[in-house]
Amino acid sequence: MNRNPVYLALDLPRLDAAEALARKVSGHIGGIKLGLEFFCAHGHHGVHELHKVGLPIFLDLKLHDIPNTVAGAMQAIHVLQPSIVTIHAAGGRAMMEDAKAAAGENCKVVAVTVLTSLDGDDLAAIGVSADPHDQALRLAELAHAAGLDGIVCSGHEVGAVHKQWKDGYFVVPGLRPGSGKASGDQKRTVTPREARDAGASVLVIGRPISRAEDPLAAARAIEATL
Ligand SMILES: O=c1ccn([C@@H]2O[C@H](COP(=O)(O)O)[C@@H](O)[C@H]2O)c(=O)[nH]1
Repeated sequence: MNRNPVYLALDLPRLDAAEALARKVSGHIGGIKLGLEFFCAHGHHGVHELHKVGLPIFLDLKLHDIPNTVAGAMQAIHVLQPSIVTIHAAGGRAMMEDAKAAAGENCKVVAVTVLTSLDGDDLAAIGVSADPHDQALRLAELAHAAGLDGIVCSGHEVGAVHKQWKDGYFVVPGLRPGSGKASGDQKRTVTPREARDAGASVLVIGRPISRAEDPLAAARAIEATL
């Protein structure tokens, strides 16, 4: 049976609450995603604690700096044994190549293309004339050429990227389980099922579970749609 593709984004300020939530839904998710909020607050200690839940750990650190600095950061997190780490494709090809070379053996390195919180107007405001779809495809091509395992993109682009990069590993956040669900700061959303059908390898889901009245029921309901 295929592993559950859902990684729960634990964007919570308290370590005990994050661990309790992960344990509660652990039977209905495939992994745990720890991002900037968690890592800045709890660092290596927090990651070691969450490993105790017994699920793969995805470190969504979105590294973006000069190649030497990013390679050093990758080496510094080997000890945490992450299954996936994110870097930014906009850091350029040399940065991506050096990050991949510095990653541990069992760690997938994936590049963020266009954040799911951005739309075409946001890209124009930072001087990018391409729309999110074309920009995501362009950065996916660069990440592929740099030897990365895959990319992060929205569910709107994953189908097109999958056609060009058949064996890529595709992480899709910005997921909202049904129409009428609050999208918050996310601008390019699809349902978990739509993302899966379009070729997503990993479905990143945070608030639809963590802020649900009943997180266990929410995780179960999402699992049932997949
Ligand atoms: O383009 C991106 C890249 C990463 N994320 C991260 O995914 C989760 C989404 O959380 P929700 O609560 O389900 O919106 C969050 O940790 C982001 O940092 C993303 O949303 N978009």
